[in-house]
Amino acid sequence: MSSRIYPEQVACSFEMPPRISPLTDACHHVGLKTDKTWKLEVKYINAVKGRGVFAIGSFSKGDFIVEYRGDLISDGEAQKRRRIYHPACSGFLFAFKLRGKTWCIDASREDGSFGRLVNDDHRHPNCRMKRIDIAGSTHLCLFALKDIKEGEEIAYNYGGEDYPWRKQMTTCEPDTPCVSSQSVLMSEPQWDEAAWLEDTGQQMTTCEPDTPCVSSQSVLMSEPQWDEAAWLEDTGQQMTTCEPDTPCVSSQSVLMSEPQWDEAAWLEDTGQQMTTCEPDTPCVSSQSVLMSEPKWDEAAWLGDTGHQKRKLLEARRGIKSQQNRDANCHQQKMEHFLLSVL
Ligand SMILES: C[S@@+](CC[C@H](N)C(=O)[O-])C[C@H]1O[C@@H](n2cnc3c(N)ncnc32)[C@H](O)[C@@H]1O
Repeated sequence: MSSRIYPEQVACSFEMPPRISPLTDACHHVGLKTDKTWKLEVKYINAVKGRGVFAIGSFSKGDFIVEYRGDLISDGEAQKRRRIYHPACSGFLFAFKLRGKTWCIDASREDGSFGRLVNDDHRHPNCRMKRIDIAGSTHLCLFALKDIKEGEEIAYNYGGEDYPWRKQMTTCEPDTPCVSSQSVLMSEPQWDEAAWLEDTGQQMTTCEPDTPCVSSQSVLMSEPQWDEAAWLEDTGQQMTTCEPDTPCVSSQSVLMSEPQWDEAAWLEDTGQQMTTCEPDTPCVSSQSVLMSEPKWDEAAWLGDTGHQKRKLLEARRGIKSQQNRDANCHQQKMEHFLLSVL
């Protein structure tokens, strides 16, 4: 017995599921504390830049990319940490303003998350940082400014103008001595924090209260006193896709409850991220550096007279200096912890 398959039936069975909105997608990943590991990878780039995050799948303009995950702390606490952190760790303090008050996400802990490893590109960023609020907690998330192809490095504009790496070439090209992170530190300009914080751009996106989007223990634990009224009065753009009683973490219910979203409006939002990330050296774990180091072609190495050897020495130097920075970073954190206990 054979049954005829009508063309429209075939078409129906291949119907694409509706695309979930970027914000719903962000809520989902923020809630579960997950990264898109099937679409992103962390790679070691060079001794100056350290690691970076790369697309291993394509993204469309507007897509949620990754959360800049860390502890939400007050500005006072951030200043305190900045004073005692090794400069390499201070590079992970991302400050932003909310109704005239400065807050900070401290992502200095090597927690394996990807957002903290996204590098700066002020000329051709393919992402932008947006602040989103989920059930009263603030999160920073990156969204694609344009279509991103497989292989591209994920990057956003850190803001400001004075980062040392913007002034100098990263010269890790073959046959060129790689600029050491030491010289980056030496050439660091004075940082005009006040001017930077006066930047007026703001981002706010809200997932409704009562939405069980967040299970972020660390954020809740370290969160400063939260001015709920001020927060709700914030005039920033509100994009709500996590409806009350809708568990954002289930993609099924997200799809069912999803409202229409306006991609153009979302991307045209004029706000800017506020950051006081110090222009420092990367705090890189030697473990991940070793893991992400490219494979060496032993045969080529043996046959090569100079180029491979130079590259290997540069990589070794990079790993060594990062190991030192890592050790410093760890020691600084221990001291910080002991001070807070005493
Ligand atoms: C949030 S971390 C980014 C991850 C970092 N690359 C790592 O390996 O840990 C910020 C630090 O990365 C480095 N960085 C970011 N963007 C860079 C760029 N375009 N060129 C050189 N270094 C950069 C700076 O050292 C900065 O302090």
